[in-house]
Amino acid sequence: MKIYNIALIGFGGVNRALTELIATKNSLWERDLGFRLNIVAVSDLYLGSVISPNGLDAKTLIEANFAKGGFGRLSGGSAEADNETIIKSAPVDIVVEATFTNPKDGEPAISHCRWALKSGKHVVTTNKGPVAIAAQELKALAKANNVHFEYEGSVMSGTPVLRMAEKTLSGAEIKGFEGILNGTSNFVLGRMENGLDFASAVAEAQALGFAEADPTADVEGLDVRLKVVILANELLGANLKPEEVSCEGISKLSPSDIDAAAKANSRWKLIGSAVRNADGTITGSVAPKQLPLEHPLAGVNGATNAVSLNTELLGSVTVTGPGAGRTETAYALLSDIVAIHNARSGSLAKDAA
Ligand SMILES: NC(=O)c1ccc[n+]([C@@H]2O[C@H](COP(=O)([O-])OP(=O)(O)OC[C@H]3O[C@@H](n4cnc5c(N)ncnc54)[C@H](O)[C@@H]3O)[C@@H](O)[C@H]2O)c1
Ligand SMILES: N[C@@H](CCO)C(=O)O
Repeated sequence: MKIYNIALIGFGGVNRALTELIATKNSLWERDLGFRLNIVAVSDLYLGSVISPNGLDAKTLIEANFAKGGFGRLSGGSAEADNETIIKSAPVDIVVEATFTNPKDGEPAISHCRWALKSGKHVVTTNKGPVAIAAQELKALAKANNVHFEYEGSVMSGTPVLRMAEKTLSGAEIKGFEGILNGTSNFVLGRMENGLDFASAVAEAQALGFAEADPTADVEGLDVRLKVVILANELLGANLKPEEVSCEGISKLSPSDIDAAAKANSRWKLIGSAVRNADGTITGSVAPKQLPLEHPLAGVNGATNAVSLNTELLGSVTVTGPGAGRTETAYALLSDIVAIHNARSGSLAKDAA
């Protein structure tokens, strides 16, 4: 049985949810997946950092109500978040990057990934910045250091779309996609349809753990723009940068726009899409669209996301599932670790034989 030592970078909603899963499910994973996870280091801007080579107790990490700089009180702890030392020096196999997504330049998360990969550590991340802005560089670094860079949770949280398309749609010729790719804005639009004001709906999404640290990224379309770039680059072989994707969010939609759509048997949805043009170029966009109720994406509600992949050989293939949420996103990290474990242990190769 394998034990993976891991470092958590960022100890917010997602990495706490992963810690809770570790506290409750390690024995199940040992039986069903063939590995256990052992948290050896944690670093968080607010709490500080801590390294314990034998492992930290996951239950204690969750239950202790640490104040600002609280990791400083632990053995091996410091009140400062020394990410660089933790990532480069902690004796871990996998660095779990779940700090905030910076839609402008992807930092400091890109540096976190770079340090880990250069140190010969696998990276699993739910952070969209490094994937949308620096995937090529980080994949090359992973390859050069014989480790994995995995990021299923960067699009649609734990709902499989990137790996599903890579593993099961090879040769189907994906020509484009359109989807609802932000849980917060979809949740907000739904709450506004029920009469709630915009600010209260955003506050609810924050409380439920769907929203970004700065929810402007959700409601102004910046988060979807990163996801459009990731999907276009991964599934269509594009080389898009975020600034090349046109972007409009939902913040200008007023209650009367929402009412008018309902009276016209339609609904506003924030749609992210990309298409391969006749000349081979790829165009991406993010914009609110008024969809008739019978449109397949019109019935996707709350923090649920959906993406319809337009393929040459299969027609339209739609994937629907949670697009945000702490545990749902922690599951994406687990699925990345399972992918690493299977690749390293050769179990996929055995399954295929
Ligand atoms: N919550 C979701 O539903 C969801 C879904 C998919 C992807 N994501 C992504 O996962 C990541 C984590 O999301 P979350 O909901 O846990 O966010 P969060 O805001 O709850 O937690 C982020 C944590 O990172 C810490 N942090 C910020 N900058 C840091 C730095 N430089 N060094 C160390 N720690 C730092 C913060 O103190 C905070 O505790 C984000 O990038 C987010 O975009 C979240
Ligand atoms: N804030 C994002 C999290 C998932 O990336 C959302 O609401 O969809």
